[in-house]
Parts: sequence; C-alpha cells; structure tokens
Amino acid sequence: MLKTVVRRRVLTPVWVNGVQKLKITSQSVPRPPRGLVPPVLDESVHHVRCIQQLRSKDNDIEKYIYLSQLKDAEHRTFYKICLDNMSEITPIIYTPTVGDACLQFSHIYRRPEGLYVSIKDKGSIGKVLRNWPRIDDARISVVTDGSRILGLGDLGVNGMPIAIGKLSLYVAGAGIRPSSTIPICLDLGTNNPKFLEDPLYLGLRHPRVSKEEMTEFMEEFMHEMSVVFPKLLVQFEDFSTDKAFAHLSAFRERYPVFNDDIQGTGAVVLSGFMNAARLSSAASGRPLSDHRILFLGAGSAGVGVAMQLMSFFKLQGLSTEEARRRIWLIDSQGLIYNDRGPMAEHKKYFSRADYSGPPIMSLADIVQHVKPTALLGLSTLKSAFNQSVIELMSALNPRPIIFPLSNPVRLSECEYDEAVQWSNGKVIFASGSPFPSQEYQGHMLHPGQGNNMYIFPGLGLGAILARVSSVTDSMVEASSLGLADSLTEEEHNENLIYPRIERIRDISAQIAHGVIRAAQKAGVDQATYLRNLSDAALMEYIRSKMWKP
Ligand SMILES: NC(=O)C1=CN([C@@H]2O[C@H](COP(=O)(O)OP(=O)(O)OC[C@H]3O[C@@H](n4cnc5c(N)ncnc54)[C@H](OP(=O)(O)O)[C@@H]3O)[C@@H](O)[C@H]2O)C=CC1
Ligand SMILES: CC(=O)C(=O)O
Ligand SMILES: [Mg+2]
Repeated sequence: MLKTVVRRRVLTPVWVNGVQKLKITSQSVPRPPRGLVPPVLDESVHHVRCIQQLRSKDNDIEKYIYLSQLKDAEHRTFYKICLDNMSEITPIIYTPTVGDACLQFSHIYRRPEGLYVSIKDKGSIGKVLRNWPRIDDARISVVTDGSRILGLGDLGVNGMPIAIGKLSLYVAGAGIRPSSTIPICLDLGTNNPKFLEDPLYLGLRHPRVSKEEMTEFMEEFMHEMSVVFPKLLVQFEDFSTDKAFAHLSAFRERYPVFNDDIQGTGAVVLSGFMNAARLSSAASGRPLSDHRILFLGAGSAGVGVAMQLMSFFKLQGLSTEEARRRIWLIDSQGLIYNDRGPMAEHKKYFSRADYSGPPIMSLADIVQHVKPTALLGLSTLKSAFNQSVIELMSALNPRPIIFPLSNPVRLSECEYDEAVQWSNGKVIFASGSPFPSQEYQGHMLHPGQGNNMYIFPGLGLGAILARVSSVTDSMVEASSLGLADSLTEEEHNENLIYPRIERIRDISAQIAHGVIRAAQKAGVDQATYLRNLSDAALMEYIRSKMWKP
C-alpha cells in the first residue's frame, strides 16, 4: 500500500559548542492520495517532461506564459528546472522576454500574483498590505511604480512582471524562500497614451499624479511597509530617474532599502570592469589608473555606475577628485560640461569643467575628444555604437572595453557579433541582455552579461541574513568585490569577465558573505550573533539557509 507520507533527507543547521554544523535529518513530505496522480510520476523524469514542453513552444512569450503557469502549479519543479538550466531560462523569465511580457501584460494576464497598491489606497495603505497572505514570512520585496521599465519607458501597472521576474531570480539564484517574496506594483497612473486608451489596461486610467502627491504616498507606503513587514528588505526597481534618486536618498537612512538600477547596476559593472581593465591593460601596457571611461547615458543607471566606478580608481590609489576626472558622461544634449547651461542635479557631479567650447553632439567626435579606453552604454539608444565608433575605439586601444548595457536586447547600443567583427575580435564586451558566443578566426569568443541579476540575489540574501537596518555603500561595494572574486581559475583562463550564470548559487553565497561582513563593520547588522562566526562557519551558515527546490 502507498504511504501517505514519504521521508526525505535534509541538511539542518545545528549549533555544537558555539559553532554551527550541518546535521542530516529526515523530513516528512505529504504524498497525494492514491489515484490523484498518475501511477508513475518520477520527479526527475517529470523535469525532463517540463523542459521538453517548454522547448516545444513556438516563441518566447509562449515560453514565458508556460513557465508562469508552471510556477503557479508546481513551484518546486519550476525552480528546479530554472536552477538546472539557468542560461536557457533566465532570458525568458527575465530580460529580454520579460520586457515583452510587460508590454503585453494587460493582454496576457491570467491570475493575480503580487500586491497592487494604488494612489486610491492613500490613507489606508497599511490595510492593503495586511491583506498579503504570508505576512510573517515576508523578507524581500521588489517594488516598482512602472515608470521606466527596462528601456521601454512608462508601462504603468504593466511593470508588475519585472518585480515578479527579479524575485524569481532571488529564489533561484540565492535560495530565498518563495513564500518570503512580495512583488509590488504601485499604481500612480501612467503617462503612456497607448495604455490609457487600451480597454484591457489593468491600471488606473489617468496620468501620473504630481510629484508632491507621490512623495506623500511614498512616505506613507514606506512607513506602513516597515510596520506590517518588520523584517522586510525593499528593492526599488525601474522608477524613472528623477524618482529613483529622490526616493533612494529620502529613505535609505530610515529603512533597509536599495535601488537596483543605481546601486545593483553600479556594483555589477564595477565588478566586470575590474576584470576587463586587467585584460585591456595587459594588452596596452597602460597602468590601471590610466583608464578613461565614457558613458553614453546619464540617467539613474549611467550615473549610478559612474559613481560606483569611482571605487575602481580609488583602489588604484587615485584621490576622489582624480577619480572623478577619469569619467565623462553624454546625455541627449551631447557631452555634459559646466558651460553647457542648466542641467539636472544628478548630472552635475560628473559635469566637465575642462571643456568650454561649443556643444559636442556626435559620439564619434566625443570619442576623438576624450580618447576613452572604455565605452559604456546606458542610453536605450539602439545601435548607437556603430561601426565607425567601434573602429575608432579599436584604433585607440589594442583591446577596447565596450559595454552596451541597455535592455532589452533590441535597445542594446550594439550587438556582440558586430562588436567582434568591427574590432577584429579584440573587443572586451559585456551587455545588459544576453548575446550568443561567436566564432572568430577559429576561436570561440564569449560575451559577458553585465546585468544586476548577478548582484541583487546575493546582496539581498546577505542583507536579510544579517537583518540590516540599512543598506550601506560599503555593502554594495562588497557585493561587487565578491562577484569579481568569484571567478574560477578556468573562467579566468577563458578571459571571462563575469562567472558563468550556472554557478549563481555559489556566486550569491560569496557575495552574501562579503555583504554580511561589510554590514557588521558598519554596525547596521541586527543579527549580531553572526559576528562571532569564523569565515568558514559563516559561509556554511549562508549555504544552510538557502532554500532548495
Ligand atoms: N545592464 C543592467 O543591469 C541595467 C541596464 N539598465 C538599462 O539602462 C538604460 C537606461 O536606464 P536609466 O538610466 O534608468 O534611464 P534614463 O532614461 O533615465 O537614462 C537614459 C539616458 O540616456 C540618455 N539618452 C537618451 N537618448 C540619447 C541620445 N540620443 N543620445 C545620448 N544620450 C541619450 C538620456 O539623456 P537625457 O538625460 O538628456 O534624457 C539619459 O541620460 C535602460 O535601457 C535600462 O534597461 C538599467 C539598469 C540595469
Ligand atoms: C536590468 C535592469 O534592472 C534594467 O534594465 O532596468
Ligand atoms: Mg531595472
């Protein structure tokens, strides 16, 4: 007769003489009553069945819908196949396909997932939050207002899939318990005319509320979040640039919160840049401190990355002022410099004082003027890194660093095959969304993916385990250094600048370790009992806390 429970071996952390050890125990897992599942439903065969069903879909959005339903119906199976097939599944549940899912969300919507908090809830936001079914379990929330989803602009409540996708990566990539995640989409209206006219649009059908009204809403929202979910870390995602900077600085000292587009992107690019600069300097003989970085794009991502890259130069011994002078920014009006006239607050720090001629608009002219070793794109301007720009970068540098980081793929500043051809195979490349490897003159060349997905799972895990009261710059920098250090010897030998995504759990554990130590140093950790653990015991503790499907 079939038993109603089966026993499964699990590793449980236990304390022995003040040191944490792992003990093998067994756990009861309910089995459905006889007759309610087919007679032979072997788990590993079922995973093969699911992957085959996924691959049989005609297009990526169908694959996205299939995986959403699988997650809903059998979340363990979903996460198991994610973990076993990271490089195949990540581009479907995350960028680029999640961009299409957001664009079509009001049309492909099937069932509720996550929390919607709208401007109509102002004054009673706490009541809405208390409707969440798993309050005590809540540890991490990705919150968006849909005002700048990837490079696709204002998508209103259609931004929800980005919060859902990022949280799936927290679970798959860092072992956060699925029941501890809360995707939240704030509905403050939308300025997207197409959505305002779409009868199927799922959000409020009016323009975005004023800045003052949003500020009041956010104050109440963040306060109520901290009351209802006292152990929650908040990740702000895809707020348009003005709001991204304003809300981060308003809340970062008061609540455990970080902005993924400013800080997560800064950390992932710093990490890849450290590895890229070593390869580039090895070819040119130029000291690391001599790198010159030109950004196309000066929004939340561009300025966030520029700020974080200051640490690269400081690590080489440069002063803050010397580091600042190694960075040039371009926006839609061309090179950013003081004499150009009034500019948004977030652009001022990197505005150049050493140029005072007429505006320089063309990217090729700016490259000639700056003579950068690295060209980074966070502009949403498809194909901005054209043949002449890449040839120019290749004439200036034996191994130019080219990072087209805009998402999704169709907004990338250039494609990998173009960059390889136009640089004669010399480019050191990382993009925001994935590109396939290229064969060049008999060698396989591999692009990096400079996406904050490498950072936020580990940063979040470290912050949650240390129970931080705030997320400090030192924790963000530690996440970046943890990622840079996580490359294996084999990955170094292949000249990779980011580790393979298949190793995401190891990478996240290493990042979380650095983040916890940085939190302890800054004194923002409330889980003070972790301070006494040796490095090895802390690593063991982190791994033991990862949920496994
Ligand atoms: N790889 C990753 O991990 C991440 C990638 N991103 C991507 O970065 C991109 C930008 O995001 P974000 O900074 O928030 O967006 P913003 O819209 O705030 O920034 C875009 C920037 O590009 C500039 N720009 C636009 N058009 C041109 C042009 N024709 N010539 C020169 N500059 C131009 C804008 O200029 P102006 O200021 O004058 O308007 C602005 O400074 C998005 O595609 C996003 O997906 C974001 C986060 C993470
Ligand atoms: C990756 C990401 O966060 C973005 O493109 O906005
Ligand atoms: Mg983002």
